[in-house]
Amino acid sequence: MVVLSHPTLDFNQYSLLRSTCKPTASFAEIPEIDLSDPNAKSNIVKACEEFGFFKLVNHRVPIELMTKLEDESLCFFKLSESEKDKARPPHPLGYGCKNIGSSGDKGWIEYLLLNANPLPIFSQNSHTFLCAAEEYVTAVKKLSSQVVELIAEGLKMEPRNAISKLLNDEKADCCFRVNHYPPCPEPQALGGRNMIGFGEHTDPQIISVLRSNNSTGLQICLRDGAWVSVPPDAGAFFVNVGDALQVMTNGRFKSVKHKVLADPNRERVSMIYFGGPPLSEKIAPLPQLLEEGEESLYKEFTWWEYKTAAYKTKLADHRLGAFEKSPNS
Ligand SMILES: C=C1C[C@]23C[C@@]1(O)CC[C@H]2[C@@]12CC[C@H](O)[C@@](C)(C(=O)O1)[C@H]2[C@@H]3C(=O)O
Ligand SMILES: O=C(O)CCC(=O)C(=O)O
Ligand SMILES: [Fe+2]
Repeated sequence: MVVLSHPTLDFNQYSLLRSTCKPTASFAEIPEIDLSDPNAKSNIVKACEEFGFFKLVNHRVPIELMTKLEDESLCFFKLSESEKDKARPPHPLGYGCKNIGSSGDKGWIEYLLLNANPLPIFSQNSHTFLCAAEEYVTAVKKLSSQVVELIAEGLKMEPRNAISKLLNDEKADCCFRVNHYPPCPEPQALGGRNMIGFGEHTDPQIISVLRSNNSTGLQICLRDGAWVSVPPDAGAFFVNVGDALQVMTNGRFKSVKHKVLADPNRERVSMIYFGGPPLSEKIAPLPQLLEEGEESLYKEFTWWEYKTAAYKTKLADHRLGAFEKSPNS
């Protein structure tokens, strides 16, 4: 097991529950979508409108693909720091530990953040990890495409590949992340509260598809500002609406604020596929979705412009704020 050097940690560094949302955890039901249900498309649209988040079951991605990559990831994270550092190519892609992004965010986490289109090659030793990641990413990419096609159908949009074609473009800017949260042993030092593993944020892309082992920690923020714990389910996927999809639906879907609290007793492993469009793509409300006379709530921008701006922000910042039109403009 990798021990993050906790005796030297300054807990105050870790954006301790610096939450703009109410700190209460409530127990609202997380919407569950059964992909084999004929009503899946309208259920997905409802979940994206109400939560910007849902759990996906009966997705047909074999559990073996997930557990294989989980095992390979744990083998990687068990390597010495110097071995893991070899997978630390230029920022922001590669191995990272405790530092998230480049604006000073910290978390009780180590991770691999990789380009997913295509996956990179970083060393001979990582061969089995990359084979497992390749198989997994191929399956999850297909699933993401299926999900956004159901969204298009549920929104009665033509053509049904209006969103999926962006994710399937050969220049699609998609990334893949494996997060490892070792058990965090000192919650008493925080007055009984858990350490932040990954601080609150929204994902900038169109859609994120997450799978974790059976450890708790993920929380989402509801529209009323209450935080809800998401019960883990290692056989399911969890889907997040990202900022770009919020814009493409002119705010009908909201990107979901979420965070991860480290567990005092169990390690958490999560793998997330972030589906983004090509860098040159204009991010704007889809014309098919605008009602007559309805105007875009957002200024015009490309994914490159948004991503560049987003990567200069801190995790908890409201990144879309700078791209919203002011009420009178
Ligand atoms: C603090 C940051 C980390 C992040 C880039 C950012 O400046 C703001 C967005 C963050 C985020 C959240 C979702 C994904 O995990 C991620 C890879 C992304 O695209 O945006 C991370 C970025 C990161 O870890 O570099
Ligand atoms: O690790 C998790 O469960 C979520 C992480 C996350 O939100 C992210 O990597 O963007
Ligand atoms: Fe996220």
